Amino acid sequence: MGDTRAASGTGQGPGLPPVITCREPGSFARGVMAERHPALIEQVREAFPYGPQQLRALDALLHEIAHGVVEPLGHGSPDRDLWLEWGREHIGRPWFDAPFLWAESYFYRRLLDAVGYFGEGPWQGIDPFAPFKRAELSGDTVEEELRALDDLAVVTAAERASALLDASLWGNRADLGFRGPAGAGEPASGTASGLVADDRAVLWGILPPGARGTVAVIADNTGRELIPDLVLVDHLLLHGHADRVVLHVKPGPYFVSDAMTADVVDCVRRLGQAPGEAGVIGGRIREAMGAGRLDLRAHAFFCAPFPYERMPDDLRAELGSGSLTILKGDLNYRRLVGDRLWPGTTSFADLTAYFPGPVAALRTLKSDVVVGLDPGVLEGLERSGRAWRTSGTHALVQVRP
Ligand SMILES: O=P(O)(O)OC[C@@]1(O)O[C@H](CO)[C@@H](O)[C@@H]1O
Repeated sequence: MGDTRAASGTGQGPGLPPVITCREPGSFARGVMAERHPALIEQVREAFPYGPQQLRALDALLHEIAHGVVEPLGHGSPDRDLWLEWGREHIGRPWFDAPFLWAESYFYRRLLDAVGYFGEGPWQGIDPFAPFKRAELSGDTVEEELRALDDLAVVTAAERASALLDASLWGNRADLGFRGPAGAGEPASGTASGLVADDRAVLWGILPPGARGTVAVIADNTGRELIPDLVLVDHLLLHGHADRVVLHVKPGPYFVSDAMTADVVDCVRRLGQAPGEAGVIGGRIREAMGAGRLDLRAHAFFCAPFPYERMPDDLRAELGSGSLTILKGDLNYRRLVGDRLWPGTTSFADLTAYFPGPVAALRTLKSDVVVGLDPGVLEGLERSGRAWRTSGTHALVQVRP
């Protein structure tokens, strides 16, 4: 294990590549902070008939990001002291100077503060992203994707496993906060399949049929991502790749479309109400939940602004006791390897050696961070001149046994 260990913290360290901030003009991170977040505030503002208090707070947040310094949470916030501690180095300074991971996390926490999600009152517990999630779930694309499951009922278990892994992987592209640049929808270049790394053989080696251990799935987005995740989980249970799956979701709204318990409920219901194979799968998932073979967890750490290297002991023990942890999505990847400008060929195994037990990342590339690439693959991608790191056109399956 090289000195890349302990590298994924938020601080700077000797010999470590820089932590990503929003400071760099033209960078992806800056675009998120300067364009995506303000646009999101506008969308949330439009989606709800908020009162003057919420509208004022949203406008103030908009202004603060562009012109002010990072302010603390309101006095009534239950976790105000916690965030004062976590933001010691960033509160009172420009948003653009903070580490990208911290700033994004805190932005979502502040948005919840602005709309009164945790406050006493009528807006308590109202998910500001629910209208977007609901629209996606009832849309034609989900309908078509559910219908396509009928075709998989007739293929071999191994073919089905691989197709479901792909569906779960590329489902990560459907992120409601993600708006790629023009061209993001074109076929991937640089590699034939769009996969920049593909360790699926290692994954299935850890989880052969009949392996019967516990698999943890750290979920990312709801809707078009969570549905294929649940279908994959059903397959793992049905074919004995696992005899129990723990699905980790967020304890509250986060990064627009991140799944929380209410979203799992909606997705399971959506599956269960569908005709054909999707409905059968939905019924099995419900049964598995009832029998404790599919368990839900919503640990507070999943909304904390830290890399997984800082995960608390209870989570570490839980993940360490299973046969594999599958992490979904871009943010989980950034938290897994550290949100730094790593050279693309840095060893994935070294960076994740701290993780308690075998770990797999299934992620479409939607931010600058990527490691574990073969030098030839990296060279080809760089030569393509495309925004392959951030446009969601490429994906990876990386596994550390
Ligand atoms: O974790 P996900 O859902 O795959 O992706 C989340 C994400 O694409 O959204 C951000 C932009 O808002 C990126 O910085 C981030 O990594």
